[in-house]
Amino acid sequence: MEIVQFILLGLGIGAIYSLLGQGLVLIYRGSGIVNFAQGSFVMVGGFAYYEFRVSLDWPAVPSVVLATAVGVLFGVAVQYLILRPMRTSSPIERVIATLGVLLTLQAAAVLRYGVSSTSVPSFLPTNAVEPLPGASLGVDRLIILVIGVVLTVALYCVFRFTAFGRVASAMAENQRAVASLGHSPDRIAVANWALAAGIAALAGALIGPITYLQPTQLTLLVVPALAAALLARFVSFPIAFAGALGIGVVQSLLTRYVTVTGWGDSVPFVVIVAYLVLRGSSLPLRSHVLERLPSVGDGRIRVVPTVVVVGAFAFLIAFVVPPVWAQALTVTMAFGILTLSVTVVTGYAGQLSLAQYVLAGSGAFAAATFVSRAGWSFLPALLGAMAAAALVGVLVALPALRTRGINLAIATLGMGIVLFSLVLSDFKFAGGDTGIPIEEPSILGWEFGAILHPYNYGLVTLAALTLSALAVANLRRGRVGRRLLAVRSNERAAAALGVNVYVGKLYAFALASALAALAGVLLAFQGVTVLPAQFDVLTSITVIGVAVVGGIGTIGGAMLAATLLPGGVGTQILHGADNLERFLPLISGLFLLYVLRSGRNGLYEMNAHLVRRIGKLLRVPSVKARPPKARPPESATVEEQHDRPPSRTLRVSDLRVQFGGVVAVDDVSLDLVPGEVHGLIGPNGAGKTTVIDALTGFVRPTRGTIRLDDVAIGPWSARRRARAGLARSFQSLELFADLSVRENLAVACDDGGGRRYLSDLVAPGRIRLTPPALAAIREFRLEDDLDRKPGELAFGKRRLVAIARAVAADPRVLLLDEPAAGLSDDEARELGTLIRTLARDWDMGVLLVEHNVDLVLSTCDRVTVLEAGAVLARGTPREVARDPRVVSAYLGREADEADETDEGARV
Ligand SMILES: Nc1ncnc2c1ncn2[C@@H]1O[C@H](COP(=O)(O)OP(=O)(O)OP(=O)(O)O)[C@@H](O)[C@H]1O
Repeated sequence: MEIVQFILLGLGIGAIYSLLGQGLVLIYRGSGIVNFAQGSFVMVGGFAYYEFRVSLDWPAVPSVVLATAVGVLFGVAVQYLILRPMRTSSPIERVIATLGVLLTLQAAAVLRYGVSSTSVPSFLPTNAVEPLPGASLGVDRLIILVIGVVLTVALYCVFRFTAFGRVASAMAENQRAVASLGHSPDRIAVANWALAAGIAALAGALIGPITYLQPTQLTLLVVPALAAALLARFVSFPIAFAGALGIGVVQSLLTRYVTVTGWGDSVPFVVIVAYLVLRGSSLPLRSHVLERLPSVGDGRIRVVPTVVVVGAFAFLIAFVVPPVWAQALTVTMAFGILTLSVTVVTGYAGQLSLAQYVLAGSGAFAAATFVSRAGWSFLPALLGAMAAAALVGVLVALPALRTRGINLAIATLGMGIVLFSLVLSDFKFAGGDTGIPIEEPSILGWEFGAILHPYNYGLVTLAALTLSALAVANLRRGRVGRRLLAVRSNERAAAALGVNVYVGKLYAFALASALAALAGVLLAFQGVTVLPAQFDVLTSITVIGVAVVGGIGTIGGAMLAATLLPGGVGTQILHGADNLERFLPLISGLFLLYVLRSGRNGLYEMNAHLVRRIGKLLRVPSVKARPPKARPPESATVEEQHDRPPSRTLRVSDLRVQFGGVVAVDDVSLDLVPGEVHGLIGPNGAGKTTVIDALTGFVRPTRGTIRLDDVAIGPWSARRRARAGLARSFQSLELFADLSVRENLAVACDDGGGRRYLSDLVAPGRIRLTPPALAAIREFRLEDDLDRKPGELAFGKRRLVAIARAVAADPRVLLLDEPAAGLSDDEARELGTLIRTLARDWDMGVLLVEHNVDLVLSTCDRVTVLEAGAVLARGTPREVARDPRVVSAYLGREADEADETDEGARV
């Protein structure tokens, strides 16, 4: 019977989660946003109830109603004041805005109610019922469970059977379409936010008496609710409800039957990670929406200003500032290393990690263990801790291999919680409330313990920060940085150029974790013991928040962000201003909302002109590293410049690709022979792009063989095929927007050498374009555009860059997907000549997918015509143009016109 008792208890907990989970689904369905602040709305409801019921001593029922109304008001305010102005921001920025709301409300609640628990009298009956003999359940929990059931049924019915529900559901998919049908997306979003926040606030009023009111605990209630909503893919109310109950029950059973602490809290995330890994895909689908990403710095190191600033800080710390300021500067500098870790993983690699501070904590505990229990000296312990944290970082990164964007943010939050609950809360490893005592650190006999030698400790931290910042700047300028930015910008295009997307992501997490560990060690070793509670999950969220405030893609932004973290310079300044330091978290939260609402890239970039002006006033000479030069040799030809490996033939037979019930490609066979251009034409939806996707490893064929010379490459990944000489262009270009044209080409020709992952941190070197890239630059006349970003070029030029990038990879076989779309007739003709040159002079097999029939007929040696996935006709352009089936199905009058031109148009 005991097990039934714990299942019932679990249902009670799960019912609470379900109220939040339904709110998350509601908001997602109504506005396409995953609201991390849903637990904060519970907190608002709980404390509002407390104010009415306890502070004002009002009766229970009006207090609950008013608390719910307060929740509704908050929901409306958040949607109207924060998210509505961010309509055009990327989904990830809007999610960060909800994190901003979470941080702001959390900070305000701590200011008003402190961090200890506040109790409120219950208004629900607290006696227990015994639904089964020997197993009881509190009536209050039973009522919450019933409310959960009623709510689920009601929401399901509203969204399934009413016009409002149908329109609201369409919102998450396509707000513009909803608007074009005469509905107001704003009003629908506000209604959903109001309802979801109202439900959460009601939940707060209901559960306050059961769980007590404690800001952090209520805020983090969102975590299991996110797990439940994720299981429901943020769309199904019944699945979210069942998932929430399931998580509650499993947690309850684990708490009873597993003696190791932390398993209960970890379960939701084990569920999340397993689900994401199973459901995710290793590369995003073609339909994956690319987001506007925060801009990144150029990583140039201005030598003189760097030396002046570091020297000035060293002087200040060693000779000028009093100990409390030395300590504050030290904290900020250590946090600077932590925010630099965010620059690497989120700024450069584009992976939103909500676990950075917990990773810092794991590093601190590893170092403390090495020092105190294994007797290591400081430096080996520090390096060992960084290596250990890098390994943990790789584990945290595992979900990132198969998921991205918001789901990844949820997964990393989960991994942070698992790490905190299972590792940092483990008494044996982390010492519980007393933590691990540590000794004064020293290097080669030179002591720099923060208590006896605060100035020495400050100088060590300054050195660590300087080295970290230089390494991160070097990373940005080197090949690995380009690979990371390519992955962040477009995983499909990166893989098509042979970039190892997996390794890139794992590396970014590993490096960021090692940096986080360095920060964690420097923060923790300031005291005499390392305490687990120091490294909590909420501060991990704060770290991302302030990193966005500073500017997530720049080193200056990371430095500015660090001043806002607790105990550092920001705290010290506010302390001097009438003891206002307790307002720092609130100020940071408000700053975050301001920065996001303004749509800018953080305070550093917003004030970059000030930095420049100060530089000018001080007349600091700026030694700018000149942009790397890579002038193409005037007279070089491909043959003169390098020995090309032998040409290769791609043979495709009986290729079939199916998406569920849709047969996109049906028994297609074709050969791509060196020196020949093979055209692939057909009406929209005929399966042309799917053929390219299948040949390049982006979709798995259901049947058929693909051979490169004699090797069957069917099981190969997209990257391996690219490395073997298969290059492609994309219909929508998919250039790396943050990289210059030169860097776009460099990604294609950078070698895959693994040692670069370490050497780039020290010596990134200059961009060295390979002979094919240089020849492509000359061939496509891109000399004057090399230092421009793709967004600065005219459309036709961008198309050429996309093809040049594929050519720069020195392919044996080139697959071009609608390269002439949007080009003028003259440009298209020029392109045709170029394509023939590539086939003839570079001895490549080229597949040309095009709608421009003139171009195909005048450029290709052979043509295959597809209709509804199957081959309708094949042959020379002349044969195809005369084929009656092709003429009637596809070419129509165009064939006659083409027939007249095809003789002369070929080179
Ligand atoms: N990931 C996918 N899931 C389901 N169906 C898909 C997927 N990708 C493509 N399809 C379907 O496969 C068919 C072929 O699509 P494909 O994009 O290859 O055609 P296409 O000839 O390149 O068209 P267009 O000329 O418009 O680019 C279409 O019916 C399309 O809807």
